[in-house]
Amino acid sequence: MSALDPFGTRLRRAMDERGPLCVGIDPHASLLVEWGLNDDVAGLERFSRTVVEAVADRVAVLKPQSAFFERFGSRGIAVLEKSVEQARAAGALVLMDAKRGDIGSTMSAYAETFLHKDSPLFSDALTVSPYLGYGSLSPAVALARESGTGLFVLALTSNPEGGEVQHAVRADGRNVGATMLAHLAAENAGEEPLGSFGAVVGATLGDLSTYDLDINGPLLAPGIGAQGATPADLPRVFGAAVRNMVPHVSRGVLRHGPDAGALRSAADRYAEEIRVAVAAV
Ligand SMILES: O=C(O)c1cc(=O)[nH]c(=O)n1[C@@H]1O[C@H](COP(=O)(O)O)[C@@H](O)[C@H]1O
Repeated sequence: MSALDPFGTRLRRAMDERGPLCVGIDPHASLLVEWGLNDDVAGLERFSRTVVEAVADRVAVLKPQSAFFERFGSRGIAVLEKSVEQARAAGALVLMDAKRGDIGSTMSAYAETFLHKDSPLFSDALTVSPYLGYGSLSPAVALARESGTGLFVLALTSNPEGGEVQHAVRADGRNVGATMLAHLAAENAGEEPLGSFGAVVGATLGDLSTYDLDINGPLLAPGIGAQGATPADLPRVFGAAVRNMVPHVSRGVLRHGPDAGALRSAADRYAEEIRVAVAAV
């Protein structure tokens, strides 16, 4: 169905060429106002276009947060479609942050929405929630394999409430988050240079040495900036797995807008701080 190389291969290449930083496109109403824009579709369009034009040619991944576009209904979705197209055209991989998760047959429709090459919202990867059971994601796994796209599965999220579910201990003594990591390691087994099935692992979580983060797939690390984690925290959180980490920042960069040069500089500063922090590992 697709001439695309597998997502893991494309991501490794992009990270090698551009560094691993993922910048978020999160058009919060408050940011629109701070940027001197109206909280309407025109403001949304301007915000999103500015971020894409400022950084899509230099970061490995752009991650639009779908909720902030869905808020405006069909016209917001149209802006999202355009943003995805512009970002991909500028050479960034697009990770659609829609955190979908449903029973298998409905999951299949979500997968078609974001991972089928003929969909208007076709993206390089999608965030998904495994909390209807990891197996419920299998239609998305299958379509991702077919279309050369990837998934990022919520394993150990950056928010403090996540532990209630993710740290729950199962009958076999393993906790739920660790179980998700194990599923992903199995999905990525034997893939080179990197599997296409990633985990979301918050940069805010402190020492994770009790977890096996060696899933042979990417680890999306949100929580840097507005949620309090810093680039200097990353080696302690990720250890040797830092090589496969995709550090993510939204508001920490976006608050520097609307000036495109200031957005670029903020992204470059994060990229450099991350490079220095992980070089020692
Ligand atoms: O999947 C995500 O992207 C995600 C997972 C997670 O555990 N924590 C988390 O903050 N995110 C997303 O990452 C972004 C973080 O934004 P900032 O806190 O502004 O950098 C938001 O779009 C969140 O929805």
